[in-house]
Amino acid sequence: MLAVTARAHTNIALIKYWGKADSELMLPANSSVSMTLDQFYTETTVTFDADATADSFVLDGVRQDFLATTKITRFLDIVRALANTASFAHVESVNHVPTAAGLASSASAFAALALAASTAAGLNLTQQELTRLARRGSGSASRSINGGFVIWHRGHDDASSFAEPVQVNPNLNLRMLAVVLDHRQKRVSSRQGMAETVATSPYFPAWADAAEAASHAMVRALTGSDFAEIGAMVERSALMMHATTLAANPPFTYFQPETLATLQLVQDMRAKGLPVYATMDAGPNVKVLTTADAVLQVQDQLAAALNAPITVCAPGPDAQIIKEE
Ligand SMILES: O=C(O)C[C@@](O)(CF)CCOP(=O)(O)OP(=O)(O)O
Repeated sequence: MLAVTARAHTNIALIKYWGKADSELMLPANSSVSMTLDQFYTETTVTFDADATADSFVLDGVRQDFLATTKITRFLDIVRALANTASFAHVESVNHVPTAAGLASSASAFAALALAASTAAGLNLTQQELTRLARRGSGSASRSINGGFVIWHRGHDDASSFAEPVQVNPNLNLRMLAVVLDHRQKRVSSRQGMAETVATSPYFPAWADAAEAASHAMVRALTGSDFAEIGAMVERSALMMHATTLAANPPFTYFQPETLATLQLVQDMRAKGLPVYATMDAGPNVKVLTTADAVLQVQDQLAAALNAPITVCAPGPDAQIIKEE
């Protein structure tokens, strides 16, 4: 039995994915652009076993229950169909992603699973095919197959909704700081939050149109040298995404008091001349975009003001196979 281990890094969206056009195929309502992070990743080992009578799933050393394993089985069913095999598999995954920072490990987890499972099943998928497979596990996982900066195309069907790396001016030297807050907020999952927004928020159609245009503007901006233009688009995309939830019915928000306090802190730091912009996902935590030249000063000021450990992330690598045995 071939055991294949893959490592994939998580990513933070610069232009957010928020809302599905098709929840079966996980097709997004808009394109999105992200930065893969070098500090946080998932390692997943998949072993197909002809003698196994069901899939098994161990996460961070703990055997997972039926519900969690079913999510993996649904994903492995896609791989089995592609590989024309009926064998069940043993899946072992370790997340090196602090959930307290509001970093969704589902992106790195399904990207690592897509690469490990397809390889263990004897498939030799292209990068683009891997992004489409990862997308079936979690939309943002499509963006963790490639390192660096990535666009996930909205597309209109399974074949056209793939992710690919985008060219970035190397002199931009972007860095993303993750604020690892101690307490963990009960978070409405991205999947649930975006479903409610799509179904009930009158702001959603405007969001989808604006985010589609912003994704293409971001790809152009990343080839340039205007950090302020990039940062302003990043902060605006996050705030526009969160604005849609305030108009959902019933309204909801991921913001907590410390979210707004941190957002204000970042804007105050910017007003004093630091190159810093904020972004938020489906949780209360704030991530901060800056440049390599300013990162140590920004990290010190954020850590002092927030009294929280800050992780500095540079652009991360492609997902890769790290062991086959
Ligand atoms: O990452 C972004 O673009 C923005 C978000 O993180 C939210 F802020 C969405 C991530 O959604 P995901 O977890 O991929 O949902 P799934 O497709 O239902 O699994």
